[in-house]
Amino acid sequence: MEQQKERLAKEAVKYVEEGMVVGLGSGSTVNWTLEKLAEEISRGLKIKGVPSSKKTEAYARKLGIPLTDFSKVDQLDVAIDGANEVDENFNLIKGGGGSLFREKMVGLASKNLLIIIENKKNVAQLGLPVPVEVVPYGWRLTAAGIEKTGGKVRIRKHNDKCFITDNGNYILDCSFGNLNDPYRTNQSLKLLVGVVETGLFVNMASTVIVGKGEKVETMAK
Ligand SMILES: O=C[C@H](O)[C@H](O)[C@H](O)COP(=O)(O)O
Repeated sequence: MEQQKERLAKEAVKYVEEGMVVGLGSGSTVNWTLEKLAEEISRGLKIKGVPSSKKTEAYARKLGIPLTDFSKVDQLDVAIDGANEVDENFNLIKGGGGSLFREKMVGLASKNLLIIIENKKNVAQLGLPVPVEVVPYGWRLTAAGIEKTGGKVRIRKHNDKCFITDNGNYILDCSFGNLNDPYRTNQSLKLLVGVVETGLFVNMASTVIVGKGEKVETMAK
């Protein structure tokens, strides 16, 4: 599995060119990309990274990847990120690591959102629980609102305590079963007071690289 992630990372860094501002996603697959990027940087590649989580920021700094302040750039050239599930229309479920809000911002700001996944995450229809970042204040009311839209809600825990995102919020993992219309599910969640952002990335990814055994397959919109 790690070898496959490494292969995906090697393929992903081919999209990074001299002078680019690069969105750095989060998660174990992206960590491999950070390592490959650091290798290219040590060979002379000049880029600036915008991290999508505190973990990614710390790892990128450790590897010596130059970073820039998100507020200082208008647009990113490419963002490389992982996902928990990707459907055949390139809709994504993200947020398994709780970084969905910053990942969505970074993805939105990028000309090309490039997703790297193992084949098992490549599905016909999204169906995993959707991570939803909510403000802690009044979260039970927000959860009740989500249940009214048909979701079964579980608050995410870490070491018996509520998991806290980089933005100081909670994550509610919301099961809806198979999503026939991810756009509508996302829209109805976004209307609820207390919802900061959802892990449904609809119509955002432009390139998906899938690891299949010893090969990688690239699909582009
Ligand atoms: O919040 C976490 C992110 O959305 C990750 O990109 C996603 O969970 C995939 O992570 P991994 O590459 O570790 O499976």
